[in-house]
Amino acid sequence: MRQAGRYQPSYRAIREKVSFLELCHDPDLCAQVALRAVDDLGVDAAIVFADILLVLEPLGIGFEFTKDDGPRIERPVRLASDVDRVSPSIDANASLGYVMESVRRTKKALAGRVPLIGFSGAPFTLASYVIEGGGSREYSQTKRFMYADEGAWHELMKRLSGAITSYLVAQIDAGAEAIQLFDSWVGALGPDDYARYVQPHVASIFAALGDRVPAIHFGTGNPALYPLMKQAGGHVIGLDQRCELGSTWRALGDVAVQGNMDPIALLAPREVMIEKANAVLRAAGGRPGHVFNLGHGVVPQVDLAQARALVDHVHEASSR
Ligand SMILES: Cc1c2[nH]c(c1CCC(=O)O)Cc1[nH]c(c(CCC(=O)O)c1C)Cc1[nH]c(c(CCC(=O)O)c1C)Cc1[nH]c(c(C)c1CCC(=O)O)C2
Repeated sequence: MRQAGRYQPSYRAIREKVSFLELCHDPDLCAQVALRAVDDLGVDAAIVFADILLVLEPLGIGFEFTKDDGPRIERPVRLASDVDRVSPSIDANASLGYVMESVRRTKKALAGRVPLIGFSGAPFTLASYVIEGGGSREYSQTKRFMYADEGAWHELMKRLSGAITSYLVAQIDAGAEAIQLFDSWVGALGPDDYARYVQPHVASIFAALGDRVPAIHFGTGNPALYPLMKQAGGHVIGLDQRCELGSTWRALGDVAVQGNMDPIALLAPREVMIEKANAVLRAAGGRPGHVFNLGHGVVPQVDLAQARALVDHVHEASSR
C-alpha cells in the first residue's frame, strides 16, 4: 500500500532531482523506484509507480501536485455543464503510453521475482478530486453535485468509469498480473448513497475486466460499505483498520481479503507494532485468502527499518 515513497531515503534523493510528475512520466525511473521498494521491504508483490490522478490528463482535466497541499485541480467541475469539459472516452494506450511503458520496464526488471500490480483510482475517489479541486474533509461540493443533479453526476461517473476501464485493460495488456482499484475516499458515503450513486459504475468496471487477472477492490472509511463493494466486484476486498478483520471477513463470506493493520502502527515502538501485526494474523485465523497488508498507505514519517521488520515478521509468523 503506497510502498514506494518519501519514507525511503532513496526516493527522497530522486525527488530532489525531479518533480513527482516528472518521475511518473519517466518509465526507467519508475521501474527503478518500484523495484527499490520491493528490495527495501521484501514484499511479495510490486506495484507500478504512478498515481491515481494521471488518468485525468487525457480526460482534459488539468492538475498539479503542490509542495504542501498535495493534488490541485486547475478548473474543478462544479456545474452540470462543466461535465461537457470531461472527454467522453480516452485511448489509454496512446495518452497514458508512458504508464504502459513503466509496466513493461518494471516487469522486465522484476524478471519474475514477484508479480506486478497495476492500479487506478475508482470513479467516486476521482470524482471527489475533480469536483473539490483537491483533498477534502467533508466532500461537501461532491455531495452537493451528486444530490443536485443526479443525471449530470451519473454522466460524470460514466465518463470516469469508461476511462478507468480502458486504463486498467491497457495495464493488463502491458503485463500487469493483478490490478487494484483504489476507492480511498468512498467512506464519506453511507450505504444507501453508495448503492445509488456509485455501485453501478464500479460494477461496470469489474464486469468489463472479468477474470483476466486477480482484482483487488480497496476502500476506506466506512466498513458498512464492504458488502456492497463485494457485490460490485473484485476477487479481493481491501479492508482498512477501522474494521475487525475476522468478523468482517466472515460476514463477507466467499471472497479473499487484504489488510488491515493501522499504517500508523508503524510509528509505534517495535514490540507494539509486532503485537498489532500478530493481532491481524490472529483475526485472519490462517484462513486461506488473506493478504496481509496495511489498512492504508505508508506515511512519510515511517522508518524504513521498521517497515522492513514488519514484513520480515509477517513472513516468519505466517510460515509458522
Ligand atoms: C488517493 C491516492 C492518491 N494516489 C494514490 C491514491 C490511492 C491510495 C491511497 O489512498 O493512499 C495511489 C498511489 N500513489 C502513488 C502510488 C505508487 C505506487 C506505490 O504504492 O508504491 C499509488 C498506488 C505514488 C505517490 N503519490 C503521491 C506521492 C508523494 C509525492 C511526492 O513524492 O511528493 C507518491 C509517492 C502524491 C499523492 N497522490 C495522491 C495524494 C493525495 C498525494 C499527495 C499526498 C502526499 O504527498 O502524500 C492521490
